[in-house]
Amino acid sequence: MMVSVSSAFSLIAQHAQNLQAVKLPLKQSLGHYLAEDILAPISLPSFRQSAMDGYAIQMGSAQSYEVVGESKAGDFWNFDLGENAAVRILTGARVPDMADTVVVQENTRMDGSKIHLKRMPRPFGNIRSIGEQVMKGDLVAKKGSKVNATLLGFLASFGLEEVLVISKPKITVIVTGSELQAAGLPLHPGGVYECNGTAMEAVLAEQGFQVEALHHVPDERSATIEAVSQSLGADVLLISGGISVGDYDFVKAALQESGVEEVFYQVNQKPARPIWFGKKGKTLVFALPGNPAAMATCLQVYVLPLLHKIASGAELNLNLEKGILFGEVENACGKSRFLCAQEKNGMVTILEKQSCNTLSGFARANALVFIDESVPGLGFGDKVQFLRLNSA
Ligand SMILES: Nc1nc2c(c(=O)[nH]1)N[C@H]1C(S)=C(S)[C@@H](COP(=O)(O)OP(=O)(O)OC[C@H]3O[C@@H](n4cnc5c(N)ncnc54)[C@H](O)[C@@H]3O)O[C@H]1N2
Ligand code: MOO
Repeated sequence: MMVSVSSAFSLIAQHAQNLQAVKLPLKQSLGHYLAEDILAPISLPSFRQSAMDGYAIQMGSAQSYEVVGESKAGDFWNFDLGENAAVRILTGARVPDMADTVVVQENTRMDGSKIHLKRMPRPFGNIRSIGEQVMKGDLVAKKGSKVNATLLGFLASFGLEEVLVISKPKITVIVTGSELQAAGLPLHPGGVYECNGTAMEAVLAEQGFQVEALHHVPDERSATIEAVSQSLGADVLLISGGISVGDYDFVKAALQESGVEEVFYQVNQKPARPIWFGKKGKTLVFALPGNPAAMATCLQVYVLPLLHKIASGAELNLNLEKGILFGEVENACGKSRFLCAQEKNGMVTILEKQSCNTLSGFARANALVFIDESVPGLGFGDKVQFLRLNSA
């Protein structure tokens, strides 16, 4: 069943279930999405804390104070401070309960065991009060937030050891093609260096997703069936090539034989018309066309949004941006188009010489223009929609 780009998108959304929540050590939660609101388990700061190196005093009219003790970061002494007493205090240390002001060291003069104020301090100055930043019980991170490096550091400041996050998908990749060669040996006649598996792994890694297993199979029916059936434990199975109608394209047959239910096959788009999407149990399967730019298009347009959706709990979202077209493009074929482009300051230029059988367009692009099947063409200055590439 051939579908439009928007139907393909809604069908994927219908079948994409969020992954399970799991407790992870905080350090391993980077890049995951929170599966619960996080409330502050303690206040920050959790005690009255000096912001400067200096002297803690009870502010009055006195000019001189007797230094009666010391409080450094990590100490938890309290001091009975009379009117003319001061405590030597260091940044981060507990301020004695009776003190209401910390005088900065530079504004004092030491004379034996006494300090003299060079000028009157600001009352209540240089003391961080309990919960000044965050009160115990405050919402510090919302369910659905991505744990980026800074949030992770912030959560560490509450002493959190574990957080409840949504799992990352287990991804398996199968790369088909008897003509494909690994790097390292000269190309044999008719051979092609493998790039789709390598590109997929890199694009996914850039977006925080890891490929757990990558299998290479020749264009043989039994090998394809075996690889597919062995890979159906994954959350997401991505297959490259072998999905067209040629005599050596066995992927569709292998998927059928392995009991994967087809959701759609073929999208009214260029490139990447022969894309297949289906499901068996919890495993979502994409068979992507082998032409490298067709594969890369499907990866950006369908696979990445799906992975982000199931790993975040958010809606399936293509995040199209709007720009102004610097050039012209015809779309007489009645298909939706994806075209490699360069976007700068909102101006979008479609790249020349882009072919679906190399990644040369993607290597030069920072945007992928989307033209809907209903749009017959666009001219200079027209609004154009695009997907930002390499934005991780
Ligand atoms: N009669 C028809 N022929 C084709 C149609 C069609 O509708 N009717 N669709 C064309 C389109 S569009 C595409 S895209 C391709 C998709 O074909 P496959 O998915 O079966 O891909 P392959 O035949 O396996 O490979 C196509 C091309 O890409 C090269 N390739 C494949 N995998 C890799 C890889 N991992 N690294 C580098 N290069 C790769 C492969 O060598 C071929 O040149 O079908 C059209 N035909
Ligand atoms: O999907 Mo294809 O040949 O248009 O790359």
